Amino acid sequence: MEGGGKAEFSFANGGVPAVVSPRGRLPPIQTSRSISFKKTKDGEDRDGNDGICHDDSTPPVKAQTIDELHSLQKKRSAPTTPVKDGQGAPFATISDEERQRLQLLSISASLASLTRETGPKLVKGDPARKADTPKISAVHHHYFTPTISVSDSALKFTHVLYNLSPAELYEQAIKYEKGSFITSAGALATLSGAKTGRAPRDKRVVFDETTAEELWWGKGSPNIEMDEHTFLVNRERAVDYLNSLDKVFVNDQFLNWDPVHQIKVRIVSARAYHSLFMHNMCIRPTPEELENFGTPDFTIYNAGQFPCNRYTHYMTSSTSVDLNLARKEMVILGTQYAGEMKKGLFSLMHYLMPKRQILSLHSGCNMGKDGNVALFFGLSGTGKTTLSTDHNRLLIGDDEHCWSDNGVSNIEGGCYAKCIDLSKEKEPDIWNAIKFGTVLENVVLEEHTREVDYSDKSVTENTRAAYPIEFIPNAKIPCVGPHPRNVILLACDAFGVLPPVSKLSLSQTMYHFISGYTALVAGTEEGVKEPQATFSACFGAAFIMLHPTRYAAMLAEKMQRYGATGWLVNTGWSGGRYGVGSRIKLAYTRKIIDAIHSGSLLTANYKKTEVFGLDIPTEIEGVPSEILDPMNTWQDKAAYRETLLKLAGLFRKNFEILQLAVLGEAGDAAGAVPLGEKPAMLPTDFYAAASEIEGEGSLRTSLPLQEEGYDLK
Ligand SMILES: Nc1ncnc2c1ncn2[C@@H]1O[C@H](COP(=O)(O)OP(=O)(O)O)[C@@H](O)[C@H]1O
Ligand SMILES: C=C(OP(=O)(O)O)C(=O)O
Ligand SMILES: [Ca+2]
Ligand SMILES: [Mn+2]
Repeated sequence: MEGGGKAEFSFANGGVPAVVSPRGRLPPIQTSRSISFKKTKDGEDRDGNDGICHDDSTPPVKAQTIDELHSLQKKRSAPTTPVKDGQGAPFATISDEERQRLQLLSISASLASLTRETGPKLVKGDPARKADTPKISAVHHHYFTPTISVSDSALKFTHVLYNLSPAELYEQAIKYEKGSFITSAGALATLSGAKTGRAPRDKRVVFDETTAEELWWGKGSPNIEMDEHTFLVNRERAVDYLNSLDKVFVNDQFLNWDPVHQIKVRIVSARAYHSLFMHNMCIRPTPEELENFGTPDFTIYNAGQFPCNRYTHYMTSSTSVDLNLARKEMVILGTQYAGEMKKGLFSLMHYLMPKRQILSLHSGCNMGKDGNVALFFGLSGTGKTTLSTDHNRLLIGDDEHCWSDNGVSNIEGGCYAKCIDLSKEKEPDIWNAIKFGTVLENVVLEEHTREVDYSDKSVTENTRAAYPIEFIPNAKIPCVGPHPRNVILLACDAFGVLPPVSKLSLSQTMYHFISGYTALVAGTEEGVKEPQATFSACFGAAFIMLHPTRYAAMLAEKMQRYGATGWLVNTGWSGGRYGVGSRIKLAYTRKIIDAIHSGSLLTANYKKTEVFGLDIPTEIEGVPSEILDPMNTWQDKAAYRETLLKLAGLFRKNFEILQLAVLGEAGDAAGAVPLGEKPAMLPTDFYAAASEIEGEGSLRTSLPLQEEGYDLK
């Protein structure tokens, strides 16, 4: 393939194509002198030289040897912010060397085996660089005075690549990780390996005295239990794997833009891909903040290249993602999909924040220039990222937020956009964010030009771009805002029966929030025609830690207190179900969202739909009125009503299951009384909103209480 179809040039002459004579024959060979210099008429070179060939007239390079030349290439920049001295700064008023030593000591403690006597010997820098190989003072963290048995790992050094820059991580990826390429736009294309999505069934949470009381367990809960001992077995496996490597990547970063409730996280991983992904997705510390980082609040050990041992208790596959709240640690084995880290931390926040009376939200968030904030809830693929990235508004975040008494704050420092069928015309801001620094997962690129084909699903349909939020031109930095005015629930209804937009009462909002409905088409495989309904409580059942009513009650209370309006927006099908109708045009959905933001939809004329009892507007600027009532768009009205009743039946069925869990009739009373409190109270008419919905309760959901995810078998 290489060079195929291209004009042939000879590059023998230092990169300048040799000139080919008009008849296609090479011109006669000339001396370098006659090529380099045009002679003046008196026989001398133009620059007055005497005929000795000089390469150029610039002064010579300031190095005596090649090594010296290379050493000149890199300089060490001074920190841009002075290191604070005095109160609270643990590393203040100490030397650079001492600070480095303490940093390595902290990392060594993080990486310490729990069964052996020492932590690993660590040294900073790339093992490939001779200059980075230690002579004497590497950090060796001693837990006990070493006795007779010292393991082999105590004899070797592990190099730590600490908070590398994107450029350095590019180099590491390209040198050492197969499948890494720089795309024509400058992004780093990479492969996540066998897993191209999250594996919710392999996610486990340590069950202990505290979590037994506090968390939601049992039917419908995403929290699959494991015991402390098994966690330690997996932790040891991950740590041993990481310590067996020549080098590990360590990221020290933050979660949550609310400074009062910021969490310090450390991510230890074996791939530059993982390090760059988290660099983009978490909040990046300033050099000063990094100097003062201290001990992390939470640590991820990502040994994703290495499988878990299937003989280990509780392990049902080679993949295990384990969360230990008491130890403040997460271990990843057997999956390299980077989204596990992002969403693992989100689970942590779904535990920590409600304890502080802060609501954690699986939602996008943006703000108008006048300060009106909107939240966009929805399961994967429903439009949180696409619709929160709006050229006319400030982006606060695309996926994970907190709502406290002070307003909203983004948990993350980056966005994670779906790329399948991405187009510059429809989503210009996301398109333009894919540039140097962005991680592009599992896309297909043209071999020679390195141009990405966003329509290609050869690796997976779940192709992704992870970029820092400031790559979106109108990002709101810091990513915080006032209390939301609108709460938009997104559903991609592949049945094609939900209206493009409905205004919700508070109890309807709670009902749909707790239901967390979406229906997507299973994929592009042949023969899959039936849309699959998914119900995921709080639009994020895979990430919630407490019972859904706990989050729903907080949302109801906040919406009521701050006067927010709820909306249900169908970003899915219109004019018939999947296969008959088509997906609602993004341009129309954007017009609908504009009307919500501007307040014009609040005062529109409404009519009530049958079965779901939704209030739908009769007119919206820029949207054809006939599509606002889905019944109009179906040719076959009987099929419409049948499908509508079927969907309502799925809702009822799902709600019955949830209600059992709430009331404790499923033998799971503990889950309904989270954090030692009375069952969270919902608005009294909440159940009324549920019972108003007609439907064929006997119909089964194709995926009952499904968690969000891609690797569902
Ligand atoms: N009417 C629509 N509204 C929102 N998204 C749409 C619409 N039609 C097509 N899409 C596509 O659906 C996908 C929505 O995905 P995304 O915004 O990443 O979802 P989420 O962030 O909720 O996981 C995008 O690829 C977008 O281009
Ligand atoms: C990162 C994810 O979120 P979303 O699909 O909602 O963007 C995910 O579900 O893995
Ligand atoms: Ca998601
Ligand atoms: Mn998203």
